[in-house]
Amino acid sequence: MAQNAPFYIVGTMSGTSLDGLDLALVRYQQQRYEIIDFSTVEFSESLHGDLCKVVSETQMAIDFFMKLNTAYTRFVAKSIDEFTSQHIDLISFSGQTIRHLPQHCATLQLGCGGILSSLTKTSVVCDFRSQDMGAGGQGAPLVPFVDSLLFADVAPVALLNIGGIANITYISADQQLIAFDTGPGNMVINALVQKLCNRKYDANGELAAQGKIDTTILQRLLTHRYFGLPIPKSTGRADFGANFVDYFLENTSHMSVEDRIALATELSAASISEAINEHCPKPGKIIVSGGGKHNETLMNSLYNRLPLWQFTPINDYGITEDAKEALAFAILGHRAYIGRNNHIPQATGADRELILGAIYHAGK
Ligand SMILES: Nc1ncnc2c1ncn2[C@@H]1O[C@H](COP(=O)(O)OP(=O)(O)OP(=O)(O)O)[C@@H](O)[C@H]1O
Ligand SMILES: CC(=O)N[C@H]1[C@@H]2OC[C@@H](O2)[C@@H](O)[C@@H]1O[C@H](C)C(=O)O
Repeated sequence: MAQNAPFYIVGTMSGTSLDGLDLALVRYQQQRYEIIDFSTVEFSESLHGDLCKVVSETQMAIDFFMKLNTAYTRFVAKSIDEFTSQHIDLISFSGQTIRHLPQHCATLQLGCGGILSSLTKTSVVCDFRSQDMGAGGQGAPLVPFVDSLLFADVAPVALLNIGGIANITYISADQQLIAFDTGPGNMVINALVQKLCNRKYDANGELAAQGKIDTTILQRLLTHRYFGLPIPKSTGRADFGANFVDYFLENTSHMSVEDRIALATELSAASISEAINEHCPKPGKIIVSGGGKHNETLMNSLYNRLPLWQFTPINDYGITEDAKEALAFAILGHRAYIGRNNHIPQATGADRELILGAIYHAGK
C-alpha cells in the first residue's frame, strides 16, 4: 500500500450502560486520525434483555453464554455492514464487558474477534484488556493512552468520560499522567430510573432537577469502599450494580422518586469532583465526553463543585462527545495492527509497557 494512502478503521464501543453499540469510521492518513462517520446502533430488545441478564446474574448456563457470545458478535458484524459502504481495512473491537474483577486478575468481554473477522472478511483487533491484567494491571482504563496522544499539548488537562462508569485522565503541565475510574457515572441513575420510572435514563437530568439532595445519606454513600482505594483503580457492576442499587433503595425508601434520582446524580458528581480534587493537583482545562455530558443536572453540579477548572467542549478538538471512546478504540487497534505501543502502564498499574490487542488477519 502507498505510504500516504488512507487507511480506514471502524472502532466499536459498547459500554457499561448497555444502551447500544457505538461505531466510528476513522481515517488514518499522514499520521492523523479523523472521524469520518459515527453512529449508535441500539441493541434489539431480545439482545438487550440477554445482555442485562448476563451482566446481573452470578451463575449462568454455559450454553446460554456461548450462544449470546455469537449472537452479540453477529449483531456487531451486521451493524458494521449497515453502517458504511466504505471499504474497511481494520475493525477494532472493544467487546462488551460483562464482568470485571481486577482483584482476581479477571475481566470478561463478550464477542469473538475470530468470528467477527470471518463474518466481515476484515482484519480484527480485539481482547485489549487481558494482557494488561496478566502484567499486574487493572485491564482498564485503556483510553488514557489515546488521551495522551491527542491532548498532551493542552496540559494541564483532565479528560473526563461519563459513561455507565466515569473515568478520568489527568495530564500535568510536565506531562505526568494519572488515570482511573472515579466510580458511577450513569450506572446508578439509570438503574433507578429504569426501576422506578420505567424509562431508560433521566433525559437531560430533568427528574433529578426536581429533587432535593439528602446530604446525610450522600455522605454515607460516599463512604463506599471503592472511593477510598488508592489509584490506579477500575470498577464496574461488581461495585455499583444491583447490590449497590438495592442498598441505595433500602436507605432511601422514605424518599420521593425525584429525591432519589437527585441523590444518585449528586453521588456521581460528588465522587467525580472529590476524585479530581484529591488526585489532579493543578486545575486546567477539563474536557467532558460520554452520555453523562447530556445530563444537565449532573453537569451543573460539576460546574459548581469544580470552579477552578475550565470546562472546554471536546467538539473544539474535532471530536463529538459521544464518539470519543469508539474513536479511541479505533486508534488503539490501529496501533496494535502496525506494531506500535498503545499502552500506558501507569494508567492501569501494569508492570511494563505492552502492545495490547489480539489480531485476526482477514486472509485472502
Ligand atoms: N440526553 C441525555 N440525558 C441524560 N443522560 C443521557 C442522555 N443521553 C445519554 N445519557 C446517558 O448516557 C448513557 C450512555 O453513555 P455512554 O454511551 O457514554 O456510556 P457507555 O459507553 O455505555 O459507558 P462506559 O463508558 O462506562 O463503558 C445513557 O445510558 C444515559 O444514562
Ligand atoms: C473493564 C471495562 O470494560 N471498563 C470500562 C468501563 O467503562 C468506563 C470505565 O469502566 C473504563 O475503565 C473502561 O472503559 C474505557 C473505555 C477504557 O478502558 O478506557
